[in-house]
Formats: sequence, structure tokens, C-alpha cells
Amino acid sequence: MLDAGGSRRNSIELVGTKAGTAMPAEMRQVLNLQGLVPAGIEDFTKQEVRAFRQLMSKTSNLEKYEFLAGLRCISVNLFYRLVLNHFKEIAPIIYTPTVGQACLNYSYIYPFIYPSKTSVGMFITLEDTECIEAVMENYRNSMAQPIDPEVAVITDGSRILGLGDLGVNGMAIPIGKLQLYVAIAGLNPGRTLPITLDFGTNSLRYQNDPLYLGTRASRPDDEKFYAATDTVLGALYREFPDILVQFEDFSTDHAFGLLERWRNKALCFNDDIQGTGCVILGGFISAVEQAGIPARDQRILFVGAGAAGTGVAKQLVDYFVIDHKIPEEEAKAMFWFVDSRGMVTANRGDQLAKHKVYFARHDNGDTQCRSLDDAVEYVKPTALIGLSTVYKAFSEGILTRMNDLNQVARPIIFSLSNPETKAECSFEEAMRCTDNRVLFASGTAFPAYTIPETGEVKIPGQGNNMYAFPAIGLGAALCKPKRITDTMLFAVAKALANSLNEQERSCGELYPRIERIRNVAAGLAAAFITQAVREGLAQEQYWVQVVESTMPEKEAGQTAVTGRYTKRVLGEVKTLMWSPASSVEQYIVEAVATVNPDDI
Ligand SMILES: NC(=O)C1=CN([C@@H]2O[C@H](COP(=O)(O)OP(=O)(O)OC[C@H]3O[C@@H](n4cnc5c(N)ncnc54)[C@H](O)[C@@H]3O)[C@@H](O)[C@H]2O)C=CC1
Ligand SMILES: CC(=O)C(=O)O
Ligand SMILES: [Mg+2]
Repeated sequence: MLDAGGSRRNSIELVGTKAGTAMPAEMRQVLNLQGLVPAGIEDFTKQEVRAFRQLMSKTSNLEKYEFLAGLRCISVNLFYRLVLNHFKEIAPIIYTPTVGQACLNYSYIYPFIYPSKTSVGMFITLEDTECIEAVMENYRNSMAQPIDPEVAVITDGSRILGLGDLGVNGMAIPIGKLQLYVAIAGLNPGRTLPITLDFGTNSLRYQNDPLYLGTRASRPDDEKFYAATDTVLGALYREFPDILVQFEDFSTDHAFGLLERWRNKALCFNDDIQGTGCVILGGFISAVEQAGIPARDQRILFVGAGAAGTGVAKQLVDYFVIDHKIPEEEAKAMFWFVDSRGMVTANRGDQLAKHKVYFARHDNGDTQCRSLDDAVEYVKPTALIGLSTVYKAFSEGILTRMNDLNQVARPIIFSLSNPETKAECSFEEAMRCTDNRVLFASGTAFPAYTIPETGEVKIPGQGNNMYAFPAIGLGAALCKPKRITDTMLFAVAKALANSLNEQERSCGELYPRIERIRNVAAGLAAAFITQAVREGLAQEQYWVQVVESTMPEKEAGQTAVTGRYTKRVLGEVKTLMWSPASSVEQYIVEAVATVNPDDI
């Protein structure tokens, strides 16, 4: 009985896109399904249409999230088919902003799944770390296919988006990030591993919530935290030696601490510090080019001096140093920070956290700006970058003042906190208050804005690390670098800035349109690989040969790298690239739209 059930299940898995109502008559017979399914035999496309109708019939975004999460448990293929073909509509559901709501409600909406058949990932408690090898073994045994994961996204839920400590409820973030790895970079869903370190939560709200799914205890101290996390990461790298680990949404000190501990000895990066740095640098380069003053005249005020704020600023400093040949001390002096206590200065009177010290101002004399308004008056910024988690921190007064201060150059205003309930301002507000002159990006997508006087429709840029991490992961999965360096990420940021097409540039946009994100990710992954090879860190010999052989005549080696990418899509769909069967061709066309067939 059990055996029969098992083989039947396997058969159904094997048929993939021919499951359910798409199952051919012969197969229905073999599986004894006559009379158990409607007579109509339809193709996958019709299933997609029906699923999309059902999705769109949901009245709230959270319901849409739940529908998609349930669908994914039933049919991975159909889920990704929908995501790929309706990416613009679905990305804001499986990712920001709705994923924020999903996290807040995760213990209420957790799907009814059975981990022996399908698991959503790993939930590792402090107790589990004492038998971590067994946990790894359990995961391996639960996998539908005997293949190693290529990318793990790991969080401890301590700083989920701008929503704070959500404990185990943060799991929706690694899940959502990895769904974008599949949708944007074509990774095999079976090769993605979401992990939540369920070490407790300091949110009493969750500790006291009867339906809370995680450990009801306060978080451990640093010593225990690092020991337990090291145990998990050590086991993970032993079990899956080539895996890329993406650290996500750890509280600030642990975000920096883990990166320092692991960045030089394993393949990993922190998405909030480095991925965000990459993406914001990419958009910032485009903004500086359009602003109308020399780059070295920029005066950049960051609101929020956390992991993301200082991570982004560090990459911007690199840009001024490398591309504009501005000495580091001068480049650093182009930056000011405001945090919850006011402007970050060396003589503010409090002990500055380590990551703020580099940017602390020493030239403020007795001036200590306690509010953002004061800081704007003091700095007279040309660029205002929000990574503060403070909703509407960019008031109409501040936005209008930015416009007044920047009559020669166009003001750069990035409202980057997520989800949109934490965004410093909306696109519409920024446009209205700056006479539509703003160069704008936001972490969560805002709607397009129609300029009332002219009817012109303006599309805001989405400055979200989703433009970087899938490409970093794809590049890492392909060339298997020993580690990820700042210069490799810088190459990705530059490739992002260069990825805008003529139409996007002529409309003054800062990021490529979301519809092209797969194609763009291919180019960014190519830049990542090329730089890894240059630095002698790529371990995949094929890539070393391809990149080196094309370097002299093709500056970035991009075409050849993309060529190999194509080959892998064509030849090794099952082993590396993944896409629902019927859209593989479409994917290839998108991914290699610019490739000369002779190079493939
Ligand atoms: N667009 C994107 O791709 C990304 C956006 N983010 C967003 O950035 C935000 C911050 O993330 P992290 O830096 O990791 O958090 P964090 O907790 O490390 O930093 C938050 C910073 O904001 C400051 N802050 C708090 N209240 C303030 C106030 N009233 N005025 C000025 N500053 C204030 C804090 O002092 C701290 O320096 C989150 O909302 C997150 O979702 C983070 C990563 C990527
Ligand atoms: C986008 C992202 O990683 C964050 O808001 O934390
Ligand atoms: Mg994050």
C-alpha cells in the first residue's frame, strides 16, 4: 500500500507540467485516476490562466500571498510559471511590500504542509545546534531530488525589513528572497535553501501570542549567538561545500559581526550591507550623471546610519575614489549621517557604534544637529538617502527645502526603507514638492506618477537589492569563487548602472525596468564572474578560460560569459538553470537577447 502510494507520488512529480487537469488520458489510466478528475484534458497554459484568475479574485494582498504560498506547496512548476509570466504583478506579493505583512502574520498563515513530503526550509533552534549534523541529514533526506543547494538565505528574524524583531516569523523573507533567485536568476528551486535561526525573540508580543510558531524565549547574549551561528554555518559548509550563504535581516551588530567572521573564509555576503550597497551605487551613478553638477560637488546626507546606510555609503565612497579619483578622505567628507540621536559626529557625547565611526564628522565644531530639519539646513545636501525605517521622515517641508537648495542641480532623493509603511516618502510626494525635478528611487515600488500639467507619466526607480542578489548568486553558482570581494560587488554595481537601455535613459530613469530584470541579471552575473576571474578567485576552470581568452578584445568578457550562460541554459537546464518547462525558450531569448550567436 505504502509502496504503491510512494511510486504514485513519484510518478506525479515526474510528470511535472502534466500534473492535475493537464495529465494525459493514458497516464490517468495508469494511475487509476479515471472518474477522479474532470474529463477535460488541458495544457499547462490553461492551468496558469485559471490560477491567475483565482489569484486576482483575492481581495487583499495578504490573501494573494497565502494563495501563492499554498500553490507553491502543491505545484512548484505552476507557481513559478505564474511568477515568471506575471512578475510585475506578483513580485510585490511574494516580496516587498506584501512579504512584510506575511512576516507579521506568518504564524497565522503558515501553510499546512508536511515536512516529510515538502519542507519550506530549515528552522534551527539553539537546541538543534547541539545535534546540527542530524538536522542537516534530515534536510538532505527531505529533498525531492538528491542535489545540493546552491544558495542559502539565512536570517534570525531580528530585523525584518523595517519591522523590527519578528523572530521565527521572519522566515517569509528567506523564502521570498529565494523565490526571486529562481524567478530572476533561473536557479533551480530545489537548490535554494531558506534558513531561520529560531534563537528566540525579544518581542513580547510574539512571546505571548498563543499561535506564535517559534521559540518563546529572549534572544541569547552575543557569546551564545556567535557560538550557535558558527556551529550552523560550519555544518552547512561541511555538508554543502560550494554553497553561497546570503546573510539577511540580522540586527545591525550581528550583521556586521557575521560578515567579518565569515567573509574571508567562505562564500558569503550580507545582502543588507553589500547587496544594497551594490544596487544603490548602481542607481546613484545614473543619478549623479543626470543631476547637472560635477560628481565631486555632491553633498550626501544619509538618514539612518545602520547596516544598510553605512554599507551603501561605503560603496559610494569607493565610487568617488575609483571612478572620480577623489582621495578617500575627501570622498568621505562628502557624506553626513543622521541617526535616531541626530547628526553623527565624533563629539556628540555618546559612544558611537563601530560601523558609524568611519563616517562621524569631525568638522562640526559645536554644532550638533538633533533633527533632520536642522541637518538639512546645516549640510545643504544635494542628495538625501533614507535608510532609517521612519515613515514619512522626508516631510513636505524637507522635500520642498531640497528643491529650493538644489535649483542648479536636480535633487537626488532616495526613500529606501521597506516596506512602504516605513518609506521616508512616496514618489508622488517627492515629485510634487520638487516641481517634478527629483531623481528618485525607493526600496518598495511606488506607482508611476502622471505630471498633471503635461500628462507625462514618470516611472520611479526601485532601489532594492533584488537587482543585485540574484545576479550575485547566479555568478557565484556558476564560477564558484572562493569568496566575494568588495571589488566583485563594485563590478556588479557598475554593470547595473550600465544596464539601462536608450529608452530608460531618455526617460531619466535610474534603474532598468522590472520587466527586463532577468536579462539584466544575466549581464550582472557576467560582470561578477569576470571580476572573480580577474582576482584569481573563480574556481570553475571553464569560466577562467572563457573570461581570460576574451579579456584582451572584449573589455568585460561579457559576451563570452553570457554565451556560456546560454549554453548552460540550453544544455543543462536540469542541473543548473531552472525555468518552468514551457517557458525555457522564452527565458533563453530574454537572457541572451544581446548575444552574438557566433560567440555561443
Ligand atoms: N532598499 C533596499 O534594498 C533595502 C532597504 N533596507 C531598509 O533600510 C532600513 C534600515 O535597515 P538597516 O540599516 O539594516 O537597519 P538598522 O537598524 O541597522 O538601521 C536603522 C538606522 O536608522 C536610524 N534611525 C532610527 N530612527 C531614526 C530617526 N527618527 N531619524 C533618523 N534615523 C533614525 C537608526 O539609528 C539606525 O542608524 C529598513 O527599513 C530596511 O528595510 C535595508 C536593506 C535593503
Ligand atoms: C530589501 C531588504 O533586504 C530589506 O529591506 O531588508
Ligand atoms: Mg534585507
